Amino acid sequence: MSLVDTASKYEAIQAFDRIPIVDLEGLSSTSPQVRSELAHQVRDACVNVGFLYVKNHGIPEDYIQNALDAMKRFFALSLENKMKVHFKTTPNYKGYSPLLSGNNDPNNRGDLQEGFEFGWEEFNVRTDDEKRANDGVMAGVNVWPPDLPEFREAVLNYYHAAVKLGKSLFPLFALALDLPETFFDDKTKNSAAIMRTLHYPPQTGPVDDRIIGIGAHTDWECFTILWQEPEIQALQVLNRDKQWINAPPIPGTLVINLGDQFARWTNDVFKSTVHRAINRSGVRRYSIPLFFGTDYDVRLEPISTCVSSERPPKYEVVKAGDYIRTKLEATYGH
Ligand SMILES: O=C(O)CCC(=O)C(=O)O
Ligand SMILES: [Fe+2]
Repeated sequence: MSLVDTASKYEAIQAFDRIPIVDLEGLSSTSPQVRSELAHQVRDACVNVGFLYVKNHGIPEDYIQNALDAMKRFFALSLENKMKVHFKTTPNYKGYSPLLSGNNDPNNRGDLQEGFEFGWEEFNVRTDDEKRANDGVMAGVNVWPPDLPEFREAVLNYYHAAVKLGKSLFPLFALALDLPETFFDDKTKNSAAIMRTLHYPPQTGPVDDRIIGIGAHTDWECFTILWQEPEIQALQVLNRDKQWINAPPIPGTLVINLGDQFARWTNDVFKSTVHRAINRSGVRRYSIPLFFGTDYDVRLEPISTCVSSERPPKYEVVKAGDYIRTKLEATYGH
């Protein structure tokens, strides 16, 4: 079945009530058959749900644990200390964002989370790295908490492993879109990958429904790789019937969800699905999204396999980086 027909089929049938789990064991395989079977599962999840869990993702457990320990120590610092790396002191929204400083749902009053954001960086920073300087909001210089020297190494280790995973997913998404595996190579050269470490305090007592952990939103990039703390339910995904479906952490998996860059590029064949997080667990919750986008100058023109006479282009063509910049300004620029 053609891609566009698959999309129409799913859009017509009952809304999803669960998020599929895809085993990435075959991701390193060079067998065309293994890769095509894997791409088929990914395609189903992307076209129907826009969310999937992946297991056998290849990120070592101790990288995750070390990053978690380091972020717990960071968020436990005094507010005064964390404010030394406030995002308003940096060019491109890198650094610390306090509770309620972001607002992902314009109907809400702020997101009840605090975060720390950074982008691509080698362990040994080269000061002459022009690529980073020229890459607009996608990159820019990172800042690091001055009083917590081990934080940088711990989170960068996880970041590099997650970026590697993200890069290996692009060929699979290309196959899922009936494109050559290399389609995204020249469009994703500069690792436009932004990571946030997030802390959600527990929400107890009466809940103001206009203040939750992170309000209903779609992500903005191609896809997000999300680690969520085990055993704490917070993330929810909105299906086509407008029902919130829980996306609990599943041991040994990461969540992958698609964002607006992919939705626009694929003419909504790939779904950028609305989601939110509410921490009513009674304890603190931590999560780590890595937002994976394209290079700044990529024009998101509808991919040929995703348009037909029945499915004409839905979106105005924009530059990928401009799209992210507009979203950042709307969410954190107030
Ligand atoms: O913390 C989570 O589970 C979700 C975070 C999220 O959706 C985001 O940062 O875009
Ligand atoms: Fe999100």
